[in-house]
Amino acid sequence: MSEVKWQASGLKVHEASDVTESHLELQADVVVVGSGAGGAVAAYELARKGKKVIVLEAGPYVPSQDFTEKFTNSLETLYQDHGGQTNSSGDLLVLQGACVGGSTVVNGCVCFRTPDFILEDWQRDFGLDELTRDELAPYFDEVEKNLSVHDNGPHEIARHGWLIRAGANKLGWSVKPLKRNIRECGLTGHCLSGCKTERKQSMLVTYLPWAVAHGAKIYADTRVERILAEGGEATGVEAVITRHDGSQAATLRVTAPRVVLAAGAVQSPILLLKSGLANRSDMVGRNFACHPSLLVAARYPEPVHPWRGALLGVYVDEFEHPDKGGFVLEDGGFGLVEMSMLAEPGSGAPFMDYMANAKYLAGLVTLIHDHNVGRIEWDGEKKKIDYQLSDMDFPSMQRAIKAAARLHLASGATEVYVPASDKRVIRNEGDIDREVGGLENLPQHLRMVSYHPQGTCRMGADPEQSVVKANGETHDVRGLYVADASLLPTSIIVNPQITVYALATRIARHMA
Ligand SMILES: Cc1cc2nc3c(=O)[nH]c(=O)nc-3n(C[C@H](O)[C@H](O)[C@H](O)COP(=O)(O)OP(=O)(O)OC[C@H]3O[C@@H](n4cnc5c(N)ncnc54)[C@H](O)[C@@H]3O)c2cc1C
Repeated sequence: MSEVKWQASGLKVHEASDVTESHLELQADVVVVGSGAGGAVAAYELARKGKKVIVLEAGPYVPSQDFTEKFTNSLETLYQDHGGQTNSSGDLLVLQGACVGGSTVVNGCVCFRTPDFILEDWQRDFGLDELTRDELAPYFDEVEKNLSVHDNGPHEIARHGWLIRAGANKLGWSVKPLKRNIRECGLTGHCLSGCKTERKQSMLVTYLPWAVAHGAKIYADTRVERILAEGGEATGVEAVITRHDGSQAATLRVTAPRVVLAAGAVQSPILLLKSGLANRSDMVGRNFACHPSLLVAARYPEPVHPWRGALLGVYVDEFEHPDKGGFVLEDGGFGLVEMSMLAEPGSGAPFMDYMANAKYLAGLVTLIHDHNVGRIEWDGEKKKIDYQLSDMDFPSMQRAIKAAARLHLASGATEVYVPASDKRVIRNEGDIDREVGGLENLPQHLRMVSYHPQGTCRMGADPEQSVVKANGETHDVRGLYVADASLLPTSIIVNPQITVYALATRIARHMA
C-alpha cells in the first residue's frame, strides 16, 4: 500500500490583520454571506461560471494545522458564541461553527440525502413541486462524489458501533453503516474539533479552495451587518471587519446586484430582520426546528473506550418514518469533555463514578423529527432563540430514549443513563417504561443539544407563508437569495449537510 502523507494545505483568505484602511469599498457580481455548507458551495458554483464572487465570513480563518484536537479549545475558536449558544431557557445548546468553512469544519461527517417522504411533505404542504427525488438526485450524486461520501467500511466502525450493531441485530432492528464525507479516515474521533489532517471533506478543504481557484475572494473576521436593497432589488451589503482582540479594523461595503445569504439558520433570519427585508410574510425567523438530540450513554462490563476509532459508525433507521416513531439513533463516540457536557449521570459521587469509569461507556445520539415551533428574534441588541420542545414532540423524544435504552441493554450494557436533570438509571427492561415514562416536558428537565438548526427562512411557493422561492430567491427582493439550512421548510430527521449542499448547488446553478 502506498504511503499517503497528509499535510494541511492552507487557503488564501483576507483577514483583519491584512487590513490597512479604515473603510473598504468592493464590487462583485455576487456577494456571499457566510462560508459554511451553503455559502461555500454557492461561491464555487458561481465562480466557476465566471462570476466575480466575494465571500464574507464573520468567523476567523483557522488553518487545519492550528486545530488542537482538544474540544474545549475548539469550542473557543471554531464555534458560534464559543460553544455557548443556547435557547432562552438554557436547556438546549445550539452548536454551530463560526469560522471559515462554518459548521462543516466541526461537523461529524455523517451524510444522508433528504428522505423521500420529507420531499413529498414539502411538495404537498409548501407547493415545492420542483423538489422531487428525481430532480434532486443529480445534485446529490454530484456533491457526494465531490466530497468522497461513502459507506463506513468495517475499520471505520469503532468498538461502540459493533456493540450497537450486535444489539440491533438481536432485536431484529434495521441497522446500517453511516455514510461519511471523509477520505482515509485517521480514526482519531476528533471530528467535532476540526480535522487536523484534512481528511474530513469539509468546505475548508474542498469547495472554498476550489472557489478561490476560480477567482473568488474570501474575507474572514468580516461580519455582515446589513443587506442593502433599492427599489425591491438587492444592491450589496455592509459589514464590519473585527480584529481578534475585539477592536474594529475597518468597515466594508460590497456593491453587488446579487446577494447570497448563507449565514446559517440563526444568523440569516437575524440579518434579514436587521435589514428590514424579505419579511412581507412575517415568516422570517419563525419555524425554527433543530433536531433536539440527546446523548444516551450506557455502561458496559468490558472497556469500550468511546474516544477511540471513528466518531460515528452505524445507525438504526427502524423508526425513521414518522409512522414508526420519527427518530433515528446514531452510535456516537465521545471524549471526556463531551461526556461531561452531554450526559447526565447525576452530581457528586455518581458523577465521579461515571467519569472514573469513562472507558466503559458507549453513547447513542437520538435525532427526532421535531415540529417547526421555534423562533429567532432580534431585539435591536441581541438575538433570542425561542425554542421549547413542544408537547407534540415530547412523545417521540420519549420513544427515542426508550429505544436507545432497549438497544443499549440488548448490546450488553448494565446501566443506561437518561440525560435528565433528576438522576434516572435503567438497569433492565422493566425500568424503561417507569424511568422514561416518568419524564416530564418541563424546561431544564432534559439536556438537549442541537447540531442542526433549520427552517427560519422557509422555502415555499406561497409568498404569504414563506420567505424564499424554490429557486432560492426571496419572494420580496429580486437578486437576494438564501442558500443555507434556514431554507428547509420542515425538519428532515436526518443530518442535513448533504441537503444543504444539494440545494445550494441547485440555487447557484439557477442564478448562474
Ligand atoms: C458539532 C456539529 C456536528 C454536526 N454534524 C453533522 C453531521 O455529522 N452531518 C450533517 O449532515 N450535519 C452535521 N452538522 C450540521 C451541518 O454542518 C449544518 O447543517 C450545515 O453546515 C449548515 O450549513 P449552513 O450553510 O446553513 O451554515 P454553516 O455551515 O453553519 O455556515 C454559516 C456560516 O456563516 C457565518 N456567519 C454567520 N453570521 C454571519 C454574518 N453576519 N456575516 C458573515 N458570516 C456570518 C458563520 O460564522 C458560519 O461560518 C453538524 C453541526 C455541528 C455544529
